[in-house]
Amino acid sequence: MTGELSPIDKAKFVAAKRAVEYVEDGMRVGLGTGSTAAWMVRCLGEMVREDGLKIKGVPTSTRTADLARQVGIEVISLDEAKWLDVTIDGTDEYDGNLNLIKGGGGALLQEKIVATASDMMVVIADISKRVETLGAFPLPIEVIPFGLQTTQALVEETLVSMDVLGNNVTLRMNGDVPFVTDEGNHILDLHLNRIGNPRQFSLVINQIPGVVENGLFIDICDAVVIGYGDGKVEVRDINAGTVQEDRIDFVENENLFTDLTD
Ligand SMILES: O=C(CO)[C@H](O)[C@H](O)COP(=O)(O)O
Repeated sequence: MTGELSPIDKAKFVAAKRAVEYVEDGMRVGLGTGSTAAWMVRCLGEMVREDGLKIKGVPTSTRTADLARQVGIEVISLDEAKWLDVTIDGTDEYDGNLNLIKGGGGALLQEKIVATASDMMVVIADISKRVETLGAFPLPIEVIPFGLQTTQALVEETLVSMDVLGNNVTLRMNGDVPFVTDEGNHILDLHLNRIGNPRQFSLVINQIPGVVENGLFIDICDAVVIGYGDGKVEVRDINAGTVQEDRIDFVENENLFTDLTD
């Protein structure tokens, strides 16, 4: 079955497979959203079913909640968990300080709340997500439906006043209608090209009335696990200041691939 996976899917899979090594029996685990995080949920599901791992999962979207239940993970709410041992999630970009842009899948609000409520956030990614400076990926911001156009205009004015390189703001669509998040909000995508001072930028954007949260994750991520299509994984831990290399054996994981491609 491995032959059916593209190199990028293999990279996502090996990152996920290595990252679930952070999860131990009895842990409360934040479950991210997106195609990379879905591999992690499947890997955890296999550990629950095959190895008897006992965990409680807090999903960051209805999509992830559905998948987690489907693969056998017990799902609880964040308020039930109160605090999490680890959250594993994908990203749209990460830089050398492990600051992130997230929200490409529209789940940034729950993702940020869950990651912030965790002792540790582990990001899983393929190397295409690595950037020198954040901002090539459009920065998603979640805005409430009330006064949407007014909020968008305020965001545009703010970008002009901050003198950022790009100031094109688009409303994310789902076909002919605005995309709606799990919280019933909308997403504005900010096409900025480059965010020179992401910490400052995040603070300023969140000051605008109508903006609920933005997709910049500053000082939240502790480690990134980077997967490659040949099975190599690299683990960069920002706190320990270490980079470890590892390898995931595809043959050993053939059952999981069969599950995943069914
Ligand atoms: O932030 C996210 C969802 O809101 C995702 O983690 C991000 O978009 C990466 O997704 P993928 O793993 O599919 O590339």
